Amino acid sequence: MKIDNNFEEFESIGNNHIGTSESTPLRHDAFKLSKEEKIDIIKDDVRHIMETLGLDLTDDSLKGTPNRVAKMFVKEIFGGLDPEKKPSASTFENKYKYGEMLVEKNITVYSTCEHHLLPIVGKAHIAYISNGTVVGLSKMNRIVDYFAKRPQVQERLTIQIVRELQEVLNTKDVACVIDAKHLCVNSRGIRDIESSTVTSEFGGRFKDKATRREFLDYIKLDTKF
Ligand SMILES: Nc1nc2c(ncn2[C@@H]2O[C@H](COP(=O)(O)OP(=O)(O)OP(=O)(O)O)[C@@H](O)[C@H]2O)c(=O)[nH]1
Ligand SMILES: [Zn+2]
Repeated sequence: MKIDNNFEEFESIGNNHIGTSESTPLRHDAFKLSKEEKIDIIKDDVRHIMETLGLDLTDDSLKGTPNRVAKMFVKEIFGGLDPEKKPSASTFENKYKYGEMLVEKNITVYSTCEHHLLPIVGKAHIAYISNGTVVGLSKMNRIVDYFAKRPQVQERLTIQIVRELQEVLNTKDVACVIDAKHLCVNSRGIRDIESSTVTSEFGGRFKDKATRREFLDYIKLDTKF
């Protein structure tokens, strides 16, 4: 059985899947499990990994690790797999008739690479041009955080943020640039500590060269991590 994570609005850009294919039967139907049940199951899985690595689970410092990791997965770093955690973005009428682009820059991104389950750390920069609706500034940071708290690839994260804001603001005129470090590149494998990854999605008027240029000039990618 294949279970998508009920993010049908993102069908065309790839969902965050739970389960993979007909040929990979799931041990659990994730959507029928409570948070506590998930934590119990993951706790056992982490304990098995640690035992297989030869770690002493009676050690004071290690005995709480399976539970800590399980709680961290379910409630923190993968908390964005729970659709109920989706931030409700308060919107307002653009009474001030502000017609220029609004840029929310240097939004901190903490995500997790879905290939290695290692951290992705960086900055997201968002811009939109109001179509009559204005969104609370902090809601943009919250939307970034919600989609970041999943096993991710940076490309999908970038597009999900833009699609969500396009829906909230009822306009195509939304753009997002993310500059982030992948610890799977920086700390293992090729171990290139200097490199970072830049992704972008430009909707509506941000496809125009001048509008895109203005946004990029505001954010001047000198990202400090
Ligand atoms: N496109 C994309 N690739 C990513 C992202 N995060 C990690 N990766 C890459 O996913 C790839 C997985 O490649 P594999 O060859 O299966 O994994 P690996 O053997 O551990 O590869 P190395 O990291 O090169 O050691 C790696 O090249 C990662 O750098 C991402 O957000 N987007
Ligand atoms: Zn990775």
